[in-house]
Amino acid sequence: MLELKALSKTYKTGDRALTDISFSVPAGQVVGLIGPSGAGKSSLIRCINRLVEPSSGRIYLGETELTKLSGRALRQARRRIGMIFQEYALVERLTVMENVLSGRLGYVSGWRSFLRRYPQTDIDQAFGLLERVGLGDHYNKRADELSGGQRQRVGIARALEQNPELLLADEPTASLDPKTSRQIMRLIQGVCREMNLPAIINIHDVVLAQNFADRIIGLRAGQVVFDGPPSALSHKALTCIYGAEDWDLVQQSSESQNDEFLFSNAKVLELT
Ligand SMILES: Nc1ncnc2c1ncn2[C@@H]1O[C@H](COP(=O)(O)OP(=O)(O)OP(=O)(O)O)[C@@H](O)[C@H]1O
Repeated sequence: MLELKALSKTYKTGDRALTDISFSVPAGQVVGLIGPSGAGKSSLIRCINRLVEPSSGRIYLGETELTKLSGRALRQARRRIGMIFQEYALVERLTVMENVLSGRLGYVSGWRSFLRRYPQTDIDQAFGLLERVGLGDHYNKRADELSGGQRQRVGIARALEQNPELLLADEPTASLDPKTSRQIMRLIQGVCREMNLPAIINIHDVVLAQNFADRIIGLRAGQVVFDGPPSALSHKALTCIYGAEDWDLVQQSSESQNDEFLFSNAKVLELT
């Protein structure tokens, strides 16, 4: 369970990115975080893992107040948060297995991490996760031999190898084609359900968010202007989040990708 209480962020430049954000995400719930460019989505994700320092407010992961932590305690708490990145953030010259095992680096002792030697239980878990993300046969390939979709699967397996209590994803499908994007979102949704993991996914594609999130949070100018199930994301709500002009663009670009959808009732056709 993740809980944000009155979280605000103003950068040193004076840019106010987040204002008084409060919500909680229970175990197993996948939240699609949407909003126009500059709305504060990345700032919110980064405040949660403290890559960006919140200006005020509190963040709890389970019983732990993340906003209180520093140094070693903060590093330990970060291990409990799995991150999935737009550009995958893999070590290209390492194998798929080594990349997944790097999710354990925060847990193994100094000499083991220097030599990249991992306990057998970590290796067994990594094999299991690679099977789960559909890459069981690819464990010995170098990361730079994989397609974008396969790389993101490695990114997901690496995040899960941490045994996280929370998943944060920063535009995980932005570099992928529409079909692969749906596969990746389906995978993230599936593993969160299986592992009872809460997740927040910063995502530009509204249709994908509607299809694969349990709940949508819409940000506009650093404030939550929508919080509800995908079915409640009406045209009016979307206009409130994006503004009419931007919303038209979103709809057009989705249509041009031949995604069949009906927004009126938030009824979205499942695509393969
Ligand atoms: N490092 C920074 N220093 C100063 N201002 C920043 C910084 N990062 C973000 N901002 C500002 O904070 C606000 C929110 O930006 P943020 O990147 O969080 O939005 P976003 O919704 O993730 O946008 P996008 O979808 O384009 O990535 C913007 O006004 C932005 O200019």
